[in-house]
Amino acid sequence: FCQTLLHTVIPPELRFAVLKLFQRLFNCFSSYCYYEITEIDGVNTNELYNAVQLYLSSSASSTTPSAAATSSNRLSLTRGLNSSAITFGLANNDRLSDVFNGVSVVWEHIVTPRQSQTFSWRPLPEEKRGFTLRINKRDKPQILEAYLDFITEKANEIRRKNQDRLLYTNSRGGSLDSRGHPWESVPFKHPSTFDTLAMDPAKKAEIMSDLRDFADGQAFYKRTGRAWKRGYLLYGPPGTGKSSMIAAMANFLGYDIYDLELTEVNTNSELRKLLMKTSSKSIIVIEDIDCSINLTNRKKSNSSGGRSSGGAFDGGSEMRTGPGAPGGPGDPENNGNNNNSITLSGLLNFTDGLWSCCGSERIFVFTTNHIEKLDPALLRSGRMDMHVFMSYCSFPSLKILLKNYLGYDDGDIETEVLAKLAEVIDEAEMTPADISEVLIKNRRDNGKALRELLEALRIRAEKKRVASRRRRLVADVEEIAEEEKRALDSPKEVGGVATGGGDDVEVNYKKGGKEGEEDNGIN
Ligand SMILES: Nc1ncnc2c1ncn2[C@@H]1O[C@H](COP(=O)(O)OP(=O)(O)OP(=O)(O)O)[C@@H](O)[C@H]1O
Ligand SMILES: [Mg+2]
Repeated sequence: FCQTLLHTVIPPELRFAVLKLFQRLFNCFSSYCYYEITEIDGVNTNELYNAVQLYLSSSASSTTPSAAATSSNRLSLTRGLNSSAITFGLANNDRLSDVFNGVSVVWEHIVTPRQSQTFSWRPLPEEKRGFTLRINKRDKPQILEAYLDFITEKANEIRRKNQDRLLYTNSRGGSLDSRGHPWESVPFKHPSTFDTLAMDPAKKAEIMSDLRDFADGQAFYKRTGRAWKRGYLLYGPPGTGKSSMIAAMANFLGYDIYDLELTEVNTNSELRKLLMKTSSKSIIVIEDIDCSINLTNRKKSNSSGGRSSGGAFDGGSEMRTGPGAPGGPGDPENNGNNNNSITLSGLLNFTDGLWSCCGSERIFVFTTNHIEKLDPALLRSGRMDMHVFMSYCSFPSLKILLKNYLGYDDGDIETEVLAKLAEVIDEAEMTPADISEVLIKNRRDNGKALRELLEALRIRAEKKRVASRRRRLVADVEEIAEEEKRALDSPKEVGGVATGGGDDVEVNYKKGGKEGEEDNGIN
């Protein structure tokens, strides 16, 4: 009505001024203030718009009566390509009320056609979208800032929950994609969780609580001046669940995974660049660390008087026991230009040095089948915060696998069968992967699966027994041979007096009058 009046009564050149005047008058008498949050801020996307949209969509879709926002009757639904989550949205020009700290506010989603295409480096959408927030003037000082912070935080949380996790890899080598990104990603859909992971329940609970403390520990890390990161070293025989544990960690915390292929990284600075391009709330994984890098080459670069390109790490004395890979690409004996290659020092800098703190809330996980091959520098305390041994399948782990694969709960299996399984499980030293295979093969017939499993465990236990007997025999034979050798090499007694070594031995021995077999032996 006002607009029609404006158009008919007021001449066009005065309309704008009169409109402004009306607005001022209205603002004076209105008890509300209004905030517009537009989708595009100049030419950039307004992050706050996205956050508000996400926040309101979650409130709008909520079916619980206690939801903060009053649901609207009309919602738009969207689902991204390859995404498993559906996003609800406010339909155009719809309203929604929300309550924050006891204060009511109203949101309105306003969509208007863009009138003229303004100059821009990139094409702008045809519609102008924005949210208008209406707050009572007297409430504004108390809630505005806190409310917007709350919305931003909530939106991040929703984004993490809804978004499929991503698995990144640097398998392209050092090349970058069209956006200058060194990582390639695929949706991460590994179903492993701590529930399905077969391991000692106490150890599992300890790891879960450690992860929880880490994720909730922002204030602690800030207070203590520590970088908000944590390192786990998972070690154990193949097939004991190290990779499954990483997937379970990612699913538990809702983090992305960066699977770092060290063999694809050529220099320390490349490694640093990769690190800089990882996001917070992520797990950076280096699998089979003992195979990925020749960890002795820092010693080479240090001892040659130079410093490796990432060499801000402390002295090199502890590097002497590294595994080395004779003849391998990083072998110091083999390769004279190691200054260009990735070094242990660079790797330690990556996890530990100043660069490791770009971004925050990051977990480093290294896995290995041979912990004894790792350099002490990697193992020393404080470097990897937690060392987790993934062992052969124990009885509690077996129960978890039986539940996963055959649906058996506590009490479902006869006590005698359980006792027989318990009797051989430790001796058999079968990995959860081996046991899973037996159970998968026979999963259609639970009885058969248990029989086959027991049989497999017994055969394996018997083999272990035979192998250990053979080892003992070989050890005994070796010991006897060693004793014999010692007896022959030791100084011989002449008339009850031991003589020195060297030539005298032979002389004295012969003089000592010992004859026969031993004489032959010495000759
Ligand atoms: N502890 C476990 N709990 C449940 N399943 C397991 C466990 N360990 C192994 N498995 C099963 O065995 C398969 C192989 O396990 P996984 O790849 O996690 O072993 P790994 O320790 O990483 O082996 P590798 O050292 O060879 O990399 C998985 O697909 C999983 O189904
Ligand atoms: Mg693995």
